[in-house]
Amino acid sequence: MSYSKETDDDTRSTDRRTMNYGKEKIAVYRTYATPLEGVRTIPESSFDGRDNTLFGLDVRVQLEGEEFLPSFSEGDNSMVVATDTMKNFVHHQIGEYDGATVEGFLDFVGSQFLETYSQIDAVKMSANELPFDERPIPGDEGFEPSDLVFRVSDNESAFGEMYLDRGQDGLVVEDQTSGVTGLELVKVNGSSFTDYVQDEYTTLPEREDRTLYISLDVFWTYEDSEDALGMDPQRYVPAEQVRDIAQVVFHEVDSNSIQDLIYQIGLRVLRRFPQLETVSFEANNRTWLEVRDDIEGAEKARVLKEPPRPTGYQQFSMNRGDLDEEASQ
Ligand SMILES: O=c1[nH]c(=O)c2[nH]c(=O)[nH]c2[nH]1
Repeated sequence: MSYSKETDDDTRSTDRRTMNYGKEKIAVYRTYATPLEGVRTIPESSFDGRDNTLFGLDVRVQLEGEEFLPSFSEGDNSMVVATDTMKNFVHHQIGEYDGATVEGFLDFVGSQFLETYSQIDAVKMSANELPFDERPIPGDEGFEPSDLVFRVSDNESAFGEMYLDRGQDGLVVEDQTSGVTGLELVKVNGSSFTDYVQDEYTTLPEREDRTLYISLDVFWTYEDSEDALGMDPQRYVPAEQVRDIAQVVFHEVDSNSIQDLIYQIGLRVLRRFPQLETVSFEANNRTWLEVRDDIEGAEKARVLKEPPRPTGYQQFSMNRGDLDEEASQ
């Protein structure tokens, strides 16, 4: 076999695909941030806002700019904003942010980077919320959430990403993603996995009723990225409501696969939030294995154990066209 040597301009040009640098895992906490109020409620969720008494984020900064080239090619740091400085910048700006959402903060701090350092052409900011749970304390009318003590949470959390650059007439949001990551849900019965390909390699027994354990990340984009910021709370999609939709659909739908389940969740999310353009999923199958189902006097009861590796996964993205297709069926 012979390989022709590519000599066209593309391979020689310095229009490189990748040149950026930044800081990640910037943990930052803000007490008494602006509460999120006035969000639209949906039938699947009791979520109608959050106090933001404790607002924690794990932030990633990524800077792009042609003026950073000499730092790579000549060891010239004269344009380099130290990644340590980026961390300090994020720490400072969370104190200046007067909004109530992860995406709003990322947009704010990204804009501040572009306004402060002219050598930056574009900035990608992302963050995972570091969540805390309210704790009930006895009050005059039963238990009520403490406004002082919070439990560090190991549960799912909100995600946001904003990609900003300089347009003709000011800063532009080129790309935006919101999400909720790290959902872990178990359904004890009412899920099946049957009718898949059976051949000489297949050993998995068909299950009419399995205990389904999934981990799930859900991501979404808005038709108008302004809506992601939360300035108009009626048009903002809270991660908590998407989480609750996933739970409710899981409860309601007797799915024959995780593929089937996430499609149903996606349809419901798109239906509830017309302001969204896309919704996408990354699911993992963590279903336990059955050890026993012969427990006396308890027909549905089973003993289960952890599955061994490897792990199955599903990735799927949907847009409003999927909703139209479903409606026409
Ligand atoms: O929901 C599932 N989808 C699959 O594709 C699959 N494959 C498998 O082994 N178990 C499962 N479960």
